[in-house]
Amino acid sequence: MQFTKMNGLGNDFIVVNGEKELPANASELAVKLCNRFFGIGADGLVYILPSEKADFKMRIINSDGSEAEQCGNAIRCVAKYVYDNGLIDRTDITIETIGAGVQPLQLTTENGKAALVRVDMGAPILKGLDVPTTVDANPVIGHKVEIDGREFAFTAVSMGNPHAVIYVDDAVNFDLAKWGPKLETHPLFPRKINVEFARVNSREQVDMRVWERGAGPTLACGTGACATLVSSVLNGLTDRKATISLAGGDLFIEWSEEDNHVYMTGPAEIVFQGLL
Ligand SMILES: N[C@H](CCC[C@H](N)C(=O)O)C(=O)O
Repeated sequence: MQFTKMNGLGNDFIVVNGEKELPANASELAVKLCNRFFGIGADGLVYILPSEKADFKMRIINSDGSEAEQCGNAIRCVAKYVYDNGLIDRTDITIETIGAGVQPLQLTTENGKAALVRVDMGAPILKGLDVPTTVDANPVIGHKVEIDGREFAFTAVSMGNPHAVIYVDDAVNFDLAKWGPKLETHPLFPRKINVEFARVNSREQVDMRVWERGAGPTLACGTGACATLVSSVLNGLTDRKATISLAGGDLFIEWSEEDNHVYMTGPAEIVFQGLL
């Protein structure tokens, strides 16, 4: 099996093209191949598949074997993969995901290779029960939850996959390992949840660190950056366009007033190709 190792701001993936549909053993394969000591090492395993509605379809399996509905950094990697490998000769393409349907993307190129990718991530889902959470509110803003004596207030946003955004004084040094897993698996979240810890520095810039559902601490999370921007607008903390600064680098996120869609712009990188 040929694979390509890629990343979006250090959120890294094993990308596989050529299957007609998701292999039955995709979950076990993801656990094995994503292992950073006994496998290739990655946050997820990504399949590029045929689509009847878009140019391509993407399915993403987290390193714990769970399938996610959507993945912002991975969809930029898929767009770069198909362009750089000549599977498409346009810079305007569409990729279908389970969580957000057909997503238009625009590539900018450097020396004939895709450099930046701007993705229409669709409209955020804000109804608490649809994120899903067990909180029957629309939207869920600043909902309190106590864990081991510490109180957190989260805002819930789905980009096709679920997110809880929590504002803290120091996001950069936040103890993800201590609090991430307990929030990820809290009973408030029926399908578990990605947790973003954010510090708003201005109306145009937010520091964010993420504990991802099914993958743990990653260097970046595209859908998490989108959820953080949406949450920050809902909480009156930022404008509708802002830079979300993650451990692996910056993503530029816009929440359009015209179409209510969230647009994410960021890089994607091919590191190496391999054979299994
Ligand atoms: N762990 C996430 C999927 C990957 C999302 C993230 N890597 C991104 O870039 O959006 C989930 O289970 O919802």
